[in-house]
Amino acid sequence: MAATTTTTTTPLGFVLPTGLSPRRGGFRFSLVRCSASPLTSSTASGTVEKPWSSYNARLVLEDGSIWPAKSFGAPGTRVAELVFNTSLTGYQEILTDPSYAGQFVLMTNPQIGNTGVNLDDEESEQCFLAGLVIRSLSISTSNWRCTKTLADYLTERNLMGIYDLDTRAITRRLREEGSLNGVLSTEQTKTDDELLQMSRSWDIVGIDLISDVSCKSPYEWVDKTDPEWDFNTNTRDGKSYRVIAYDFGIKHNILRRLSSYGCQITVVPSTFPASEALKMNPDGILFSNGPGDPSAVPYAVETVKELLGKAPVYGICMGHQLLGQALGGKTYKMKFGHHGGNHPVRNNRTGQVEISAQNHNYAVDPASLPGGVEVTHVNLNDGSCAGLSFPAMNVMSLQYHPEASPGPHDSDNAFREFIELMKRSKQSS
Ligand SMILES: NC(=O)CC[C@H](N)C(=O)O
Repeated sequence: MAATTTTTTTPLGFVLPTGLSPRRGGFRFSLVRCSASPLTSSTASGTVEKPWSSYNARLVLEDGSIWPAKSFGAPGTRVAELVFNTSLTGYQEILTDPSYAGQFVLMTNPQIGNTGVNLDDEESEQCFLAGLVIRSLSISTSNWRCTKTLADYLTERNLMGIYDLDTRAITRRLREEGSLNGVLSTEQTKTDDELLQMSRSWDIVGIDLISDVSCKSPYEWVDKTDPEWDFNTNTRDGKSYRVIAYDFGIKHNILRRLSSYGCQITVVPSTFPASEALKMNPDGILFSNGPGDPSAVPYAVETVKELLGKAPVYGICMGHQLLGQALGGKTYKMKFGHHGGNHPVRNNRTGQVEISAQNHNYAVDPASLPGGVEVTHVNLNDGSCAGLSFPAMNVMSLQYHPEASPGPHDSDNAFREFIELMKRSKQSS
């Protein structure tokens, strides 16, 4: 699809917008329908075939591009921020990762759905993301753990999914322009202009998305990683540690890994008072992953501040970003973030490189951090901060996902490091 800047009627019969001003300046694209193939062709009899007549959905991006697609999930109209994920597998974990609230996820892997879905790969009770965008929906579903097709799963969970659009072209656009807001719709009564306006009048920045996904009351977590799937078991010391896990949108696999390492876990809501947490006399506190803008949740940063120095703490992704702020640093929005299972990270202390699973659109600015806070890990793709430590207060955090669900397990040792931190702190008290 070639980009066009004309503002008249296109050869496809599409009327380009007049008087629409982009939410952010500088878009190179006007409202234009994008497709990999010509949309009409004449037959010998003179009738016009309409190959797009089976297209019953549209993705309209805030840059004015329109992507006709086919729906394979719930009908409706949703606005969200579009991000791309480069993981080859793990779409079910992605669908149930609460950190994707407020986002559409576009999978760059062209074929999705071939393993269906199963009962064990859920990362939370619900699908929190706004919709799934894929190139091709597998025509067959085949896996020994499969209990349902992806399409049935999405429909049951009232989640939108679209396929048969040029996901490579959209990914290139996101890489060039940065993250884009968009509207996904199956409603034919809504005009393209309406959907475009919707995408331009919405913003994920500055919104607290944590309160929608966090649990409402504390609960105990006991499940471990299934022994058949577990690895790295020889590093366990057989001791038990009492951990409070702040749920900012926690993934089950973080809890499973902590449990497998011997932690007795109480999961608490994002608004749980620090004073109550301390009354439970924890050996350590975990701040979980979670959706949205970390600078939009000052109440969570306050809680983290109150807990600093009182027990060893471990932050993962959103938890890392909250810790960064609690230590005096700032977060910023990245151009298009990191979402995938193949990000190289250097551990500055050992010099070793881990291939990691990542999912974030914000990062901690290392220049904003006070003295004594050490950047322990660096993302080798762009040099951004991927891990922090503040030994004086027994703080460790990672911007990425040691629980790696989906993803490679190179970083699993971070859970052992948290155990060591708790152990040392216990011995010295
Ligand atoms: N996985 C997460 O915790 C995401 C953190 C944060 N919402 C971001 O996008 O950067």
